[in-house]
Order: sequence, then C-alpha cells, then structure tokens
Amino acid sequence: MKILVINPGSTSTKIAVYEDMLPLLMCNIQHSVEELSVFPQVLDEFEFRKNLVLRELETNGIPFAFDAVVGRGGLLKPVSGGVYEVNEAMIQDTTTHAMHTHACNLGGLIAHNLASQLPGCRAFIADPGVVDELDDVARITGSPLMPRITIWHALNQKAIARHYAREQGTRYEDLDLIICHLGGGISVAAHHHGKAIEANNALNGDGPFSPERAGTLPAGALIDLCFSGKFTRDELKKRISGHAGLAAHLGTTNVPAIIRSIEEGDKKAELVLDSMIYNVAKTIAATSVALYGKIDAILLTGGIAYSDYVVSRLKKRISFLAPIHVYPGEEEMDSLAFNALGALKGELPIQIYT
Ligand SMILES: Nc1ncnc2c1ncn2[C@@H]1O[C@H](COP(=O)(O)OP(=O)(O)O)[C@@H](O)[C@H]1O
Ligand SMILES: CCCC(=O)OP(=O)(O)O
Repeated sequence: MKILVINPGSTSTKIAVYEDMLPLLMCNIQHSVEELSVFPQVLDEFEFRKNLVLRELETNGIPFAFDAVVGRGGLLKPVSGGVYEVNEAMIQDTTTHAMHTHACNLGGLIAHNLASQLPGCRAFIADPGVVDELDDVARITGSPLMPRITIWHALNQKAIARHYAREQGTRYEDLDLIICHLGGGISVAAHHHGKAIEANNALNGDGPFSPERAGTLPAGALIDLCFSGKFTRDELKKRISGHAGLAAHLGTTNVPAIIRSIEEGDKKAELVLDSMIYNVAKTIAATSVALYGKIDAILLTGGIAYSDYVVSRLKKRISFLAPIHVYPGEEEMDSLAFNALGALKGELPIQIYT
C-alpha cells in the first residue's frame, strides 16, 4: 500500500512516501523565522505547505496516487492515543474553533485535502499533541480558573519509548521513563507503564523555554504586559509561542547556527543557550517526582539532540537521576506510516473524533 506522510512542524515541513513500511522518499524542509512571518496565522500557511508537498512529489518523480495520506495530528480536544480518520468534526475544530495555534493543525487538513482528490484514498492522523493521560494530581494549578493541560510530542515520545523498550528486550508498558523532545518546542514527560502521567504544555507557557517558546513565565509581569497597551492579543500570543525563546533572544531558532556563533565568541548566544539547557535540566529533574524518582532511563530526542554541545551539557546536570539514552531526530514519520498502514489493514482500531 502507498502512504503519503505529512508532518508540519513549527520550524519544518517533513514529507515521506512509504510502500507499506518501506520509505521511498523522506525530506525535511526547514523554515526560517522570516519565511513564516509573512503568514498572519498558521492556517494561512495551508497552500504554502500543501504546495511544498506536491512540489517534492513532482521533483522526486513520485506519482500522485496513494491509498492513504496521514498527517501529524492537530491540537483538538484532549483525546486518547491512537489513529483517527480525519472527519468533519475534526476539520471544524481545527479551522473554526482551533483551540491552539500550531503548524500541526495543518497535518490533518492537508491530508484530507489531498486524499479527497484521489478515489478510495483515506486521510488519517495519529497520536496528536493533545493525547491526555495525565495523573489527576498533575492537572491542578493554584487557580481553579486555569487547570493544567498538556500539549506535547506524544507521537514521537511514544515511538521512542517503544524503540528503547525493544532495544532492552522489554515492553513500554513495563517501564518508567522520562522522555524529553528537544525540538522547536520542548516537551518533558514522565511515562509510567505506557502512560504519560505527567507532561508539560510545550506550546503555551509551561516548562522550559525552547527555540521558539517562552516556557513558564512570571505571571505578574505577564499580566502587566497584557495591560500595558503596547501589544495586541495576537502579538502577545506570538511572544509566548513563535517569537519567543531563542527566536526572541537571538533572532533565530537555528541551533547549529547559534553554536557556530558561540564558537566565534558570541557571549550573549552562549548565555542564552546555556540557560535553555539549564531550564530543560530543571524540568527533567522536577518531572522525576511523578515517578517517585524510580526512573529506568531518561531518553533525549528531537532535532536538538543531534548536538553534542547541548547533549553533553544537559547530561552533566541530569546524569545523577538515571541512565541517559539519546535518539536524535524523530521517528514520527515511521510512526505515522505504521498507524495508517495498521488502519488500512484493519490491524489497528480506527478511532472516531467527536
Ligand atoms: N544537527 C543539529 N544540531 C543541533 N540542533 C539541530 C540540528 N538539526 C536541527 N536542529 C534544531 O532542532 C530544532 C527543530 O527540531 P525538530 O525536532 O525538527 O522540531 P520541530 O518539529 O519542532 O520543527 C531546531 O531548533 C533546529 O535548529
Ligand atoms: C504541538 C506539540 C508540541 C510542539 O511543540 O511541537 P514542535 O516542536 O514541532 O513545535
């Protein structure tokens, strides 16, 4: 079966084509802050990102003929994990009442648009960032008006957890893990026997700052800024997610470029990147509490995990907690293809989003 996989991220669009589980094409198109800043809203990037997909297929001589198109899932209502067929309720929730803004909202929409042009082709998403398995104690904050929610790299974290379990000759369901995805956003989750009982909101103001997110902020200062009259609501949202973190301090989300400028003597870049690493380490240590400190392993993944500069400094701060294993990049594309194939073959239950 032929499967097209589309993964729109905050700093990239990843595209893959599979014949069953055999990858025929795999490409990762990076987006600069300037390139995306011409689009007022994420949904305005629909045509741009869809055309990138079509262009890559054409450039690589891949015929536009698929049994399924699967996209990274969007930020819908909290759901259980698994594979979902894209339906009208999902499209409505993504377009008209989008609960959160993120490029992944385009995954299901582009999948649906392309699949609808092909007879018999189905559109799916799997393990979206709103998969919610939180322990009840992790939901309560100091204000009943603002319960805690989680938005995280559920798809990749679960794929990496299963990868590690396979290597250890055991099952994800038998392990206690802390997993940290170091991407455009940074998520840290505690996985207890196959469920993420603790995970931050990597998109909106919870956890470490990241290449393009502010992470946890001082609440009083944030309220003052909201009422300062200096920013519109949308501008302030961008200061939390988009033009925040490394992008706000250093004008780029490109970590290899930041490391090159540190090597050339840029002291500001060094301090900011070291601070991001410090904040990630602090969140990982705090997350260990969810597992009562009994951690089989800490797994580091995501694009930034390619960097020895970052990983070695992170290890220095957290190696007292548990053994650390590094899985650079992501296994989201394989995981999406696996879910679509399982759905097509009737080997995985297809969940209905309502
Ligand atoms: N070789 C590398 N070394 C360090 N950082 C990298 C490397 N490759 C990519 N990155 C960084 O990884 C981040 C993107 O990670 P990725 O997991 O692809 O995220 P996303 O899906 O959020 O776009 C960017 O900040 C990018 O600069
Ligand atoms: C939306 C889920 C988590 C996230 O922050 O993803 P990116 O790192 O791809 O922006």
